[in-house]
Amino acid sequence: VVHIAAVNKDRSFDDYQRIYNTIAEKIREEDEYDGYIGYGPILVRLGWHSSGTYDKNDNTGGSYGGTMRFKLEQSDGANNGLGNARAFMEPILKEFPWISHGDLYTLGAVCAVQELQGPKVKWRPGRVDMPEDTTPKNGRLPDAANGADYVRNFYARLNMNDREAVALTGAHCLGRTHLKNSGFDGPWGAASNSFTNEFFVNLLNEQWKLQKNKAGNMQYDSPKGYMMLETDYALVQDPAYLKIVKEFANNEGAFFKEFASCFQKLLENGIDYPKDAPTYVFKTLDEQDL
Ligand code: HEM
Ligand SMILES: Nc1c(Br)cnc2ccccc12
Repeated sequence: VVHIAAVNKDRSFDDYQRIYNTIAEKIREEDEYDGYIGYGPILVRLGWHSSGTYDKNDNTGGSYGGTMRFKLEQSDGANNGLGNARAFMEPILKEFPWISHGDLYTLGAVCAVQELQGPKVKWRPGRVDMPEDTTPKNGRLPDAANGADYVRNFYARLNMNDREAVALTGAHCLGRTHLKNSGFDGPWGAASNSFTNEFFVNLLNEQWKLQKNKAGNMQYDSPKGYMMLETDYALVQDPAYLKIVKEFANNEGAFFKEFASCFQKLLENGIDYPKDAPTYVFKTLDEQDL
């Protein structure tokens, strides 16, 4: 499968910055969502799950076709709860009908990372909505009840190495698990809406106890009320991953640099960009004094 980015000469940086600002202002406005966590974390998850179906072996899946808009993909249990993120995006699609779903879902994730004080993430337009029959089969998104070998294998399919895998999982500094979505519970402590290296600091500094939660699923809980998935905890069980976790826990800049590059790579997996395709770095609302 080949997906060529469509270079739309009628649209400029300002058009996309306007969509970025509309999303960013809506995140700021609707701050009460999910116990005042806000929509930032779930918008990051929407962009990630739109892209996480990619398979480097046949170049299928990924963000290009915007197939997350179809009910087949939405019915994958791993996507439970993302309807709230799609509902958030509905009015944006009405106001800007010229943007593809793939571009909007990935732009929303980049906007959320940046507005939650994370690193600047480069973004390129050009994804083209594909028909329903191009939707990848369910089952490509990861399952949390696994260890390091599974995690390494899963990320290899997305063409991500150990450093990229650890950096991407660092997005679990944001938001929380919801029993009704995934069968995992918490963290009740610091379910945060700031993009930091806290996930790695918590992994190393908290006492973790593997226990069955009230849905009967295994998860790691800490005295402070934090939680980790088994796939999170795998990052300190595997020596190669542990080394990178320590680096990122002690150097937030190194984490930000790696996250910025592999998040862009994740959102662009499977797409061929012509050499005249533009690359955008959006300004935050703060940088525009908005
Ligand atoms: C092995 C890989 C991964 C697994 C098994 C996994 C699993 C999960 C699970 C079970 C949840 C809770 C969903 C809910 O109950 O609402 C979650 C939430 C989340 N995940 Fe992951 N995840 C993985 C990788 C990633 C990556 C690569 C990113 C982004 C770069 C990411 C970003 C998020 C965010 C932001 C949330 C919070 C969403 C919210 O607060 O509504 N995750 N993840
Ligand atoms: N905040 C989180 C922490 Br802290 C640890 N793991 C997670 C997994 C999914 C979503 C959020 C978290």
